[in-house]
Amino acid sequence: MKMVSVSEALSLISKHAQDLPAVKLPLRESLGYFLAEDIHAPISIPPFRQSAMDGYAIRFGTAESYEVVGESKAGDFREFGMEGAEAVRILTGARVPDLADTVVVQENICREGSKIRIQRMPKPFANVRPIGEQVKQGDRIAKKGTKVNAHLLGFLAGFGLEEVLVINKPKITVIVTGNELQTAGSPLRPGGVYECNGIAMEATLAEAGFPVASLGQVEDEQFATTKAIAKALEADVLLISGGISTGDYDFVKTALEANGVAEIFYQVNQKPGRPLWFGRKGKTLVFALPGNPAAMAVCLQVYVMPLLRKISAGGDFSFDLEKGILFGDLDNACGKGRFLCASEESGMLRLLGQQACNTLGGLAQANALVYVEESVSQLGFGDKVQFLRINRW
Ligand SMILES: Nc1nc2c(c(=O)[nH]1)N[C@H]1C(S)=C(S)[C@@H](COP(=O)(O)OP(=O)(O)OC[C@H]3O[C@@H](n4cnc5c(N)ncnc54)[C@H](O)[C@@H]3O)O[C@H]1N2
Ligand code: MOO
Repeated sequence: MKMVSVSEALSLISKHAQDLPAVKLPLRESLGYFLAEDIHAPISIPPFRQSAMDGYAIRFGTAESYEVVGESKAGDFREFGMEGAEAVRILTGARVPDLADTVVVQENICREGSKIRIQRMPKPFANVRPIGEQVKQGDRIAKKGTKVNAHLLGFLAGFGLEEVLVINKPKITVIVTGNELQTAGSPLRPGGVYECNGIAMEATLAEAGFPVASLGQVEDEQFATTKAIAKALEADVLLISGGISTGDYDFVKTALEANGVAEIFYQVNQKPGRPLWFGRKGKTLVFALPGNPAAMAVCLQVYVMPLLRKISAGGDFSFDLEKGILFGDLDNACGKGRFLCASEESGMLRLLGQQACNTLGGLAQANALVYVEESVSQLGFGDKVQFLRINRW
């Protein structure tokens, strides 16, 4: 299969980005999920006529002096006759007795024993929130496709909702490959490197609200790689790091083939991240990401994150490019799609000095990736550029 361009790769991925099924979740577990249906108010808010202030509930226009015959505080439910010039002491949030229509704030009365005298008469119905003032029963209170944020979650809780129907999140498995990989805690042996791709992937996904279900490590060995992939294929999305180039010990491609994962594309005309592989077996979408840490991270941002957002949110597959102005210049004689670490401020993009593909150092400092299309060979100071925001959380 021939090498694809960045836009061909995105378009092929988008064709396989089908929404995950809807699932009912306890409201408190729904943070970060997307609603799979509109939600209608099961009750009105407020659900009863409610006092907005501390004061006295009266029947408007009855008198200027009232006899206080009782009290209604938040949570109380008691009716009062409210005959003639009778008032009820009332507190903020309390139910206004059925026969009262107005609440006089306590600052505007003079109380002597059980009597009050109104010094400044409010307007009729003042300080009484009618039933359904904010939301009427049956109103749409949240739209399908909305992301559940903390405030929406709290708003829905105010209606007594216990469960919501949301689009499920993918089960994600990560496998990192390489004999050289070492875990922190022991001195580096000659030829070894500390594992960072799996850790960075897990953190990037967690930041975006996608927990990794399993993170495993495998040696550069055909049988072990095939076995690890076979086990991981029950995930919705499998991410593999390393071993996808053409070296003698790069076994990922053959192990994917041995497992019957159909290749959708291999190799993208881009830098970094050329040896990216994408395929599918049944419901499982597989990305074999290049092992160089910056190549892995760029491919994750550019291809994997849009896919995850689409399948767990409904809506469209989107590559969220923004437009800015280049503060500097760059040469792209190689004719590849380029992703360059940059610092963006007020729409101005400065390319960072650190662009090496074998370290995450550049990405750690950047807040943007400038995207230069294959056909663009040179850009100068003040030219328009496209960029992708990163590290935004
Ligand atoms: N003859 C060719 N050689 C290479 C090509 C090519 O087209 N022809 N492509 C180069 C490009 S571009 C990249 S990117 C790499 C990708 O190779 P692999 O995906 O097979 O990755 P590895 O060889 O396993 O590792 C590359 C590099 O990254 C380090 N690495 C890998 N995994 C991790 C990890 N989890 N944590 C930290 N560091 C990791 C690994 O030690 C290597 O240094 O191939 C080029 N070669
Ligand atoms: O993708 Mo590679 O990172 O260009 O070395």
